Amino acid sequence: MAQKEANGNGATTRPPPTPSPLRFSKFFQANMRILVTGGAGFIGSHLVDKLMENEKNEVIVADNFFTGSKDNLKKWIGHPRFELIRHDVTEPLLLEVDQIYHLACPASPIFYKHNPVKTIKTNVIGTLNMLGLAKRVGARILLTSTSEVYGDPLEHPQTEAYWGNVNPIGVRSCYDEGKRVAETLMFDYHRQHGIEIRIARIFNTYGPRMNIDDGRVVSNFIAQAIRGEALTVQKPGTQTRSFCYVADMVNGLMKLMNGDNTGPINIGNPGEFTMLELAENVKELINPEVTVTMTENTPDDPRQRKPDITKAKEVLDWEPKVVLRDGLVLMEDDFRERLAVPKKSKA
Ligand SMILES: NC(=O)c1ccc[n+]([C@@H]2O[C@H](COP(=O)([O-])OP(=O)(O)OC[C@H]3O[C@@H](n4cnc5c(N)ncnc54)[C@H](O)[C@@H]3O)[C@@H](O)[C@H]2O)c1
Ligand SMILES: O=c1ccn([C@@H]2O[C@H](COP(=O)(O)OP(=O)(O)O[C@H]3OC[C@@H](O)[C@H](O)[C@H]3O)[C@@H](O)[C@H]2O)c(=O)[nH]1
Repeated sequence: MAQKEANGNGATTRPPPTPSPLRFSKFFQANMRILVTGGAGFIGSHLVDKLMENEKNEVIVADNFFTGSKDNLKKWIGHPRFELIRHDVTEPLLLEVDQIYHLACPASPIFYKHNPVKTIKTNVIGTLNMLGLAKRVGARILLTSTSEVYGDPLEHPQTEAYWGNVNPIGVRSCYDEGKRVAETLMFDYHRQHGIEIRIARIFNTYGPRMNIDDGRVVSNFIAQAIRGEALTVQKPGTQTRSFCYVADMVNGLMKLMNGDNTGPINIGNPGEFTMLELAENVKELINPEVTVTMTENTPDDPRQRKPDITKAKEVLDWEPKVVLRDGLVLMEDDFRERLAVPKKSKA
């Protein structure tokens, strides 16, 4: 009898497909073979670091390097338990694996708007290909969905029961609707084929290894402060976000994958800040001499965003540990090293 997964969506699931017979071979090394799509990216490379700490894990990264970099994985290339494949998930992938962390998708709005048709293909066809792989080999699959599925939320803070307020034809729809379709596909494969699914709704995440010029607010402000440039607050400046440090995020993703709840589950830090407050924090912590300048925003920018993480606390026994002011300092050290701009010695 298949272990019924707690998904709270009232769906009766068929038994999961039979996994590879190798899984139960008595001579089979007790290695968990884990595929991380998008593993050369910001969150993915930190996830790989954590997965590789367990000597029972073999990790395969599939990435097309659209926004990721081999540099993020340099310490693992050549390691006997690690493989890196240049692969675009919009093409099928045939691998024998036990778990799939499906992170492949550009996360920065600048990048996901750069080629919106490719972004929605990645979210729809890419997720279909990964679900097809999971079905073929009986793997458990986790999707990194996003708080953007709530759109410009009319409920605040956002719980997983909120269906969202999303523009279906806007410049962000390739990502917002793409991720919503990806979630739909995950649940349809779960109900129709018994696939073991996990869905994380990730809220704004920051930390070392973010692309310095990928246009996201935390990376922009820190790079600007270090370079002595004005902090570019996009109007109205009173819009809010809630920022989760990447190490907390990775811990949450692994708890979700290794637990028995399908999700969707919000993973984020409920600490909510306006962009002006964030700018003031960066100014105070990194460079009090910089100025703040107001710049134009882009269409459909959500006015508020804050996760209700009750479900993550109760179901995953997870909550974030790193507060923004501490996380910003850790990120500053990484950016200073990469920009080769040392801290000024205190006079
Ligand atoms: N960072 C955040 O604040 C945040 C918030 C919500 C959701 N997420 C989600 O988490 C995941 C990782 O985000 P991130 O911040 O690490 O972004 P990122 O852009 O740093 O990483 C994405 C990775 O996916 C790869 N990729 C993109 N398209 C691909 C394709 N078609 N085939 C193969 N690889 C492809 C990129 O090269 C990159 O390595 C994404 O799915 C993103 O939507 C991130
Ligand atoms: O330089 C900047 C950049 C951005 N902003 C503002 O900061 C806020 C956050 O913008 P970001 O581009 O960092 O990120 P967003 O909140 O739009 O998306 C982010 O969270 C949801 C995830 O799914 C996305 O992958 C992630 O990038 C927006 O209100 C934006 O207008 C600035 O004020 N200044």
